[in-house]
Amino acid sequence: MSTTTTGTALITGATAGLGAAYAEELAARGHDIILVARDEARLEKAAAGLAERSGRKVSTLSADLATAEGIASVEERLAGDASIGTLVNNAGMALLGPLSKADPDRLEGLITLNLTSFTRIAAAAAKAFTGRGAGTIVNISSALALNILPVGAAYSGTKAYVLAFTQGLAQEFADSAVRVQVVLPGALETALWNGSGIELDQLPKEMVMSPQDAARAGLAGLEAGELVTIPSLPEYGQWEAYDQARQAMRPNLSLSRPAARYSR
Ligand SMILES: NC(=O)C1=CN([C@@H]2O[C@H](COP(=O)(O)OP(=O)(O)OC[C@H]3O[C@@H](n4cnc5c(N)ncnc54)[C@H](OP(=O)(O)O)[C@@H]3O)[C@@H](O)[C@H]2O)C=CC1
Ligand SMILES: CC(=O)[C@H](N)C(=O)O
Repeated sequence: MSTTTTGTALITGATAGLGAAYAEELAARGHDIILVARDEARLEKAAAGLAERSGRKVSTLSADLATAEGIASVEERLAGDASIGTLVNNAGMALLGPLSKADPDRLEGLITLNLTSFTRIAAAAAKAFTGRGAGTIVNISSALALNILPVGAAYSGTKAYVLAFTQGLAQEFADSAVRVQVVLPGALETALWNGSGIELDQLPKEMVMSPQDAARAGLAGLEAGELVTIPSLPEYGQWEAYDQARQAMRPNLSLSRPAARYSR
């Protein structure tokens, strides 16, 4: 199976961290690239460097995905640029710490970027790729979708949404040439931690992966046909057992009577 469908890959949050690593890897695999981020000077520098290293066409789209205007500009690009065959829906932020101490405006910012922007951009790609008959959507979740911690209620909630969202989307596209994948990296060596509430150097080194290794693992999982890729998990069967346990509950999750333990 090829890594993705052919064509241009649009990557959000693409000038640093995991998004930049995906841009590098996809360009090396022969894709033209559209880098999306806010800082125009950094975008231009990243595009020039990537174009020179890869020989691919690399263009930029400056957009703040925490704003309606920024989200709309990416939606319009996905709808209007028929060369785009891959979306890496990556931009996101972290906010860690007790919810009782969280700044409500920062919480709303987390929800806007990790949920509203994420969902609208995925929906725009789903519509465009359905119209074009093919495409690949890679959604970036986090290991914290599964590893739920006292300091991460809201962040884990957003990333669990990305996981459930992609599992639903996979069913929607089961009989089509549109592919979806969700990637759950553990801690990565990126700037996302700055100001998140936890500093990267507080974590043991053996817990932290480079964004380059995570992007390569994500693409290897895509090539292997995985819907859910967990870059650091040695035994994939553990994920499968977890998901099978969820599915085994399905016949009893909606019945006309309460379970016996709730009946007097
Ligand atoms: N780092 C980690 O430990 C882990 C990260 N993840 C997930 O991976 C994804 C990428 O994370 P990571 O690479 O660490 O993040 P980074 O903070 O390193 O990503 C920064 C990139 O995102 C862009 N960006 C940030 N905010 C916005 C915005 N509002 N609109 C558009 N672009 C934006 C930045 O450019 P600019 O500032 O110019 O906009 C830059 O290109 C996220 O979804 C994150 O939740 C998952 C598991 C672990
Ligand atoms: C903020 C984090 O804890 C980390 N980025 C992750 O998603 O695992």
